[in-house]
Amino acid sequence: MYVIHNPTAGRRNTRKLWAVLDCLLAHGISVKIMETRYGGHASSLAREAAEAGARIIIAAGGDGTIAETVSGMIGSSARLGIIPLGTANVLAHEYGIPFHTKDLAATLTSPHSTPLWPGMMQTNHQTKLFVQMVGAGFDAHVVHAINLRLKRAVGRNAYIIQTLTELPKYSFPDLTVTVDGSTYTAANAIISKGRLYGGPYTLDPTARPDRPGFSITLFRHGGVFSALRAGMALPQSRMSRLPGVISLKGAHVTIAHPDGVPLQADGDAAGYTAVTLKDAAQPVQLATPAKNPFIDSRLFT
Ligand SMILES: Nc1ncnc2c1ncn2[C@@H]1O[C@H](COP(=O)(O)OP(=O)(O)OP(=O)(O)O)[C@@H](O)[C@H]1O
Repeated sequence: MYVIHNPTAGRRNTRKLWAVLDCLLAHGISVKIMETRYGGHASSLAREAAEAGARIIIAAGGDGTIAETVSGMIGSSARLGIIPLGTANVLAHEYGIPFHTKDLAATLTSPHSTPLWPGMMQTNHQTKLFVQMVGAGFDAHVVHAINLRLKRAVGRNAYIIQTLTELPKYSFPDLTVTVDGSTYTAANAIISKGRLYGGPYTLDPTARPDRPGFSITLFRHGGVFSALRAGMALPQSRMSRLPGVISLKGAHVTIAHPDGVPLQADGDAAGYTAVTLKDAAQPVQLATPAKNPFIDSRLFT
């Protein structure tokens, strides 16, 4: 079992990592740990592990580490496992990955898996795989501006503090969004693989991260009031039901603005528009618990 660990993820707390690894070692499972040394390193480590014939490659970190790991192993026969050590851990919530040590270790060794079908984003400067979502507009502006020391100190609450700091400064430019050839205008766009956003909060209950295609949420109204209203609706999973919010499905999305508006992918800064989004060529298989709320959900029957 290969474990790719991002030591900078979340609050840099390695207690959970060692507890899970101890559990695996106690069951006679051999583990090779590889630490990332810079952003993007997880991709080359995952590629090396896949080429060495790894059957399971574990991403120990947050959603950014998972995306980089998937990017390096996609197309190989290795399965993906997750040890959620990030700040928001949206993908772990999405797939019902347990956070409790013993259940998590059992999931990593279980024979069950669920497909995870990533998306690809392309800007003028990079092509990048994402596992959960890409945001364009104010949410990405907050991610670009986030104070990393604050994030380490107070976790997800840093996003609330940074949102309130940035709100008066942001001008909410109109983005031009095309979804499978139809054009829309929006102040903020979230192109999502999964149902969840910002942690365990539902954005679109009908999204299917195990299949190709995107769930697209467009916020037509900008401004301080609309942004605050969306922020307050998020913990109640009501964001997509707000006035001026539209939900679409699509396979090919472009987002543009003449001046370049911030982008975020899986909660990390990811450059500026223009961007084109499409499906990755194939899925990876993610180790999931036997009783998986994702596949057992009434929403997916
Ligand atoms: N050694 C390193 N030094 C600096 N940055 C790193 C290092 N290793 C990985 N990274 C970068 O850290 C970024 C953030 O990691 P990750 O998303 O896993 O954690 P997080 O932001 O705390 O969690 P979440 O996305 O769940 O909120 C990744 O995009 C990755 O490129």
